Amino acid sequence: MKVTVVGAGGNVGSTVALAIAERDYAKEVVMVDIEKEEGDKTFYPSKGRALDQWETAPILGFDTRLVGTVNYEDTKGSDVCVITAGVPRKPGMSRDDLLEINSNIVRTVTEELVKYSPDTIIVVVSNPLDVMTYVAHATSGFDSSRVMGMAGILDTARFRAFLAEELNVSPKDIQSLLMGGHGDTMVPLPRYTTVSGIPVTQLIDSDKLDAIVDRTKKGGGELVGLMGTSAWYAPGAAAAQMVEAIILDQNRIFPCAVQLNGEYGINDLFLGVPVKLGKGGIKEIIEVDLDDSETELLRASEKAVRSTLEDFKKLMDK
Ligand SMILES: NC(=O)C1=CN([C@@H]2O[C@H](COP(=O)(O)OP(=O)(O)OC[C@H]3O[C@@H](n4cnc5c(N)ncnc54)[C@H](O)[C@@H]3O)[C@@H](O)[C@H]2O)C=CC1
Ligand SMILES: O=C([O-])CC(=O)C(=O)O
Repeated sequence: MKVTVVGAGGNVGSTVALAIAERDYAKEVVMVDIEKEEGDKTFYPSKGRALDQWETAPILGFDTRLVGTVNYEDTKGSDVCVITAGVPRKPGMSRDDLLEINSNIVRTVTEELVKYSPDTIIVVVSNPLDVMTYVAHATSGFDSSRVMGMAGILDTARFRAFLAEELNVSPKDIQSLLMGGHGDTMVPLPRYTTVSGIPVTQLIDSDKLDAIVDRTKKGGGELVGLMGTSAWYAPGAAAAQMVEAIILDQNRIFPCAVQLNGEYGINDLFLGVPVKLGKGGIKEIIEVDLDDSETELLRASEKAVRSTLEDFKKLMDK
């Protein structure tokens, strides 16, 4: 099995690549990035990171070959391609501020990927996530089962980590669901969150739960504020988990950004909902019951993503 990660000279991409390699199920992970000119010197971040990571193989004990390149021919025949290419936000910016620059990058990268891997499955990570997934899908011409965005696994991981800390329990025992766009309007769902089957609403008072929900929604921004750039360890691990589910045909149920065709009453939009992920990509979109307040929050999130999509379409018309 062959996986390509584009943007892998950067933080999220190189983390995805190593997380995949460490699990040792793929034959090869191809790490693509651009060359960087500095003064009279040219640097090759994807080649450097791939070499450094390959040198961990004897220590960490994996066989997956990590290969860095600036040439898309090396990606030929990839089973899954992950797009992390683009610019991360800085303090004071929203993810939507990256729309113009990243949509151009995601479009170019997708064109190159599908040229060499027409049967691949694409996992988008670049922000603003829901609209970048739309862009990759529109550019690829692929069936929507083969193009998806990573956000929900990361956002639920943050929710689960905060809950584990508050309740002093293992994060492994917390299961959770979250829907909507990957922005501050995302919709964590406490009603669908349990600690080993026990509804979290029975274990934590509502004020504390509300504060954790709020922290989750702003989780990306919290890290930007701490680091001056956005997160990569949890995002990289989350994208790698999607790749693994697809390649090993695990039928995992994850929240992912996928194209909705009437599910949840939403059409023609990529938005986070629970799906079954395995061989071939998205096998099923799962529709869960939402109460009135959850539906209202999902509608607000839909509206926010639609507004960014409209901004993208206006940019295209320029
Ligand atoms: N969906 C999610 O939950 C998350 C999304 N992100 C997004 O992922 C993206 C990457 O973030 P980081 O890795 O932190 O940034 P980074 O700056 O460390 O890495 C991005 C890499 O993309 C490369 N790149 C730019 N244009 C390219 C092109 N045309 N072809 C190939 N490579 C290209 C850059 O050279 C750079 O190495 C950002 O847009 C960020 O907002 C980050 C974290 C979570
Ligand atoms: O916050 C950002 O810009 C990066 C991201 O999407 C996240 O960490 O959730």
